[in-house]
Amino acid sequence: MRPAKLDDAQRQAALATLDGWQVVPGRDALTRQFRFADFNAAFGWMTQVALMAEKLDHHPEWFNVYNRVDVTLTTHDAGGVTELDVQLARFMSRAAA
Ligand SMILES: C[C@H](O)[C@H](O)[C@H]1CNC2=NC(N)=NC(=O)C2=N1
Repeated sequence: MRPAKLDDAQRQAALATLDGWQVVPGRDALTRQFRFADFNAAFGWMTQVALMAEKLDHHPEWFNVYNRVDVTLTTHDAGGVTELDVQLARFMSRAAA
């Protein structure tokens, strides 16, 4: 069962509950930049997220340099942001807090 793309109102409502996340300009996707104390902290967090991503069968686009991880979330199968992206974004924020 594939989740449906959120409409504008649903996406805005979801964003209002997510700390630091924004819509990618010109793309139906969510983004946030995470910063950690060092590479070890960043990669530890990425490992936690990777296990959750496998559990959800939903995977981030991300880019890591040292203590920084730039994340983009979208549901490729749906062509836009779905509840799965909101769920993973919430997990990421909580795990980084
Ligand atoms: C076959 C597998 O279930 C799909 O390719 C999953 C895997 N992970 C995924 N991750 C993301 N972000 N979007 C998807 O549409 C997606 N689809």
